[in-house]
Amino acid sequence: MRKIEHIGIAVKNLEESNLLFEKLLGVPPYKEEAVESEGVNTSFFMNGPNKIELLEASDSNSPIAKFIAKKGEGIHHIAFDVENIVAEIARLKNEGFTVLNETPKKGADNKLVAFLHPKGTNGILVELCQEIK
Ligand SMILES: CC[C@@H](C(=O)O)C(=O)SCCNC(=O)CCNC(=O)[C@H](O)C(C)(C)COP(=O)(O)OP(=O)(O)OC[C@H]1O[C@@H](n2cnc3c(N)ncnc32)[C@H](O)[C@@H]1OP(=O)(O)O
Ligand SMILES: [Co+2]
Repeated sequence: MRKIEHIGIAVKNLEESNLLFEKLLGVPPYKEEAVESEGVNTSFFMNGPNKIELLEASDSNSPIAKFIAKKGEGIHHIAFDVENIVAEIARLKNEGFTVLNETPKKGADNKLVAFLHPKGTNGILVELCQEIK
């Protein structure tokens, strides 16, 4: 784990939250991207060296729709940048964490991603991200 890659925030309405975060951070999102396989529409903001990902559900089966129905809007996951996601998945499995997808999948913003179950990480959904070169 090299650094925090982004913080994911679940929102009900991406357009409204883009305006809110633009007011908060003083910059517009640098990118919007739909990731159909995850059932999400996303936008990304930079704050200094740090990245924030806003996620809106694009269908009712989306993890974001379920999360908002249970807990409301708010921090949904913390993503860590890794150099080699396959090696990191193997290391974390060996340490006893529950990896939700053992085969990395395509995420947003040019990343391969994998998730750890929040039940094994003090209630925090952890995402691993490896940049696709
Ligand atoms: C845009 C792509 C990518 C990127 O490039 O950055 C993303 O960020 S995609 C983000 C959306 N995708 C995911 O979240 C995929 C991983 N998540 C999952 O596989 C599931 O959401 C889950 C974590 C396995 C939960 O699914 P499920 O068991 O079907 O949902 P429940 O609602 O029944 O939840 C069970 C249990 O877990 C708690 N929970 C769920 N989500 C979270 C969360 N984000 N943070 C903390 N806890 C979470 C939920 O509250 C339930 O707890 P209990 O009620 O105590 O049982
Ligand atoms: Co994410």
